[in-house]
Amino acid sequence: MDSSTQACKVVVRDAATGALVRSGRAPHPPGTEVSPAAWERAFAEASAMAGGLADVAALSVGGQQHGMVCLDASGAVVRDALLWNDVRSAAAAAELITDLGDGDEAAGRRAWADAVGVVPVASFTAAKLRWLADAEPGNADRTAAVCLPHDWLTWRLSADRDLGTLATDRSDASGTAYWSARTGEYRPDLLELALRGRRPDVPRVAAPAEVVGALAGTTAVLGPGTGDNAAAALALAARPGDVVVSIGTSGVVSAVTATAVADDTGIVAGFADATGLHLPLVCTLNAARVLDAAAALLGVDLATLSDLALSAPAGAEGLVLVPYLEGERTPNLPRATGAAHGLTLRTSTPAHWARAAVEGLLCGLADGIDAIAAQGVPVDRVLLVGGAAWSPAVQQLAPAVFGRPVLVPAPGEYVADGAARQAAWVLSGAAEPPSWDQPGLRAFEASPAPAVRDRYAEVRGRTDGQ
Ligand SMILES: Nc1ncnc2c1ncn2[C@@H]1O[C@H](COP(=O)(O)OP(=O)(O)O)[C@@H](O)[C@H]1O
Ligand SMILES: O=C(CO)[C@@H](O)[C@H](O)COP(=O)(O)O
Repeated sequence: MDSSTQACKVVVRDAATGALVRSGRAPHPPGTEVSPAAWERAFAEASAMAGGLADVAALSVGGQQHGMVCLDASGAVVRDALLWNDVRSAAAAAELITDLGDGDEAAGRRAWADAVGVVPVASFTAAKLRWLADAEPGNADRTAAVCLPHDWLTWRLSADRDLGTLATDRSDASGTAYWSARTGEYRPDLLELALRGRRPDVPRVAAPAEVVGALAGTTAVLGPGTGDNAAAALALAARPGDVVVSIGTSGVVSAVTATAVADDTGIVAGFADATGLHLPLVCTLNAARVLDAAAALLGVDLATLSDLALSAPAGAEGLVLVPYLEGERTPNLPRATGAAHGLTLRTSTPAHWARAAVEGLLCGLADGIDAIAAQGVPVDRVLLVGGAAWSPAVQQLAPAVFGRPVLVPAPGEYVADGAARQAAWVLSGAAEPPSWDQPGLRAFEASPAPAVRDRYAEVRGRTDGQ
């Protein structure tokens, strides 16, 4: 299962071969604050669409990372979950940095990067907990355990609902900012710092292919699950040298590495992967929905938006869209709004606007690839996944903006596929994930267009972003 921001997707795959047997999907409610019960309802609907789970022997949950699900002592949800893209915790994140640096921001950044491989931003659970402690102290007092969306779903699907059975995996634990991918240990002091002295229970961090329970009412085993980006890497069997660019609700650039990253600028987050390795990652808040918004603005569907973008000249003759439509996480400008620059009579056309939307989205991701490379991570292959990777304009313009060829796997649900591969791994009890056929890769190449990135950088620099 992939319980991601906009939808729940279920795939049933043959454990030995990986062949797709059935699939289903159901939407999630909009917004950045969601009742976790909605994820369960969407899972029930998606599973029913996939023909039910009666013949399923193992299940794993891939899910949107970060966020905050607070449970009281009886296991009931204390308040609606805050999602990774909810930015009300931005000031709390900034406070946590200076708190750990004894008032010195630079020292705080270094201390967080050294401690847990990440520097707090609004998305991370630690920042959301600090917000909760200050804005809703009663809810913070009632919180007996805190977990993430995928942990909660695995627990709810399990036969054993004791709070002590809550389990997570390295990948999602590394997105809390109170667990270190480098040491494999929680930092209870940082959890306590976030919650101003409170210390709720946190899920046990399971090994990559550990059985964490049984699916309620069945003999099927539950895998530990994983964060959606780690699941996609597992589905693609990403290896060192591969960089996966995902254009879903979030825009993500990530890579599997043997060693942990500790970037005190906070641009590259030092997350863990789903196999025992690491997953340095850059995440933007504005990705596929930039295209959704551009299509809505122009009154066209996504296919027409793509045609329009491809019909305009490279660089949209100077029209640039800095697409911070929901604030931004990378760069860390949570209160930013979008900006357009270069509107003239000539560029005031739907085609220019469509082109600027696609190029603006891709320029932010190109910055992410550069940031990953600057950490010493090799970039041999770039693989493009996520809903907007199905857009012909994205496929054709990405190699020009990124300045390197791009490989696009056949359209599919790679997060759910990664969760399925983990489930098959758990079931097998083997040391390695099963060898499944890999999706066919379509290569896209184009002449690099550095002028597009230069112009974007110039315009981005002119907007203060707030
Ligand atoms: N052909 C397409 N062109 C552009 N965007 C698309 C296309 N198909 C789907 N999308 C967009 O992809 C997004 C969903 O991608 P997905 O990776 O499933 O997101 P998430 O996992 O965050 O829920 C939606 O915003 C949707 O509009
Ligand atoms: O916050 C991050 C990664 O750090 C996001 O990638 C979320 O994990 C949401 O993913 P999608 O719904 O866009 O797949």
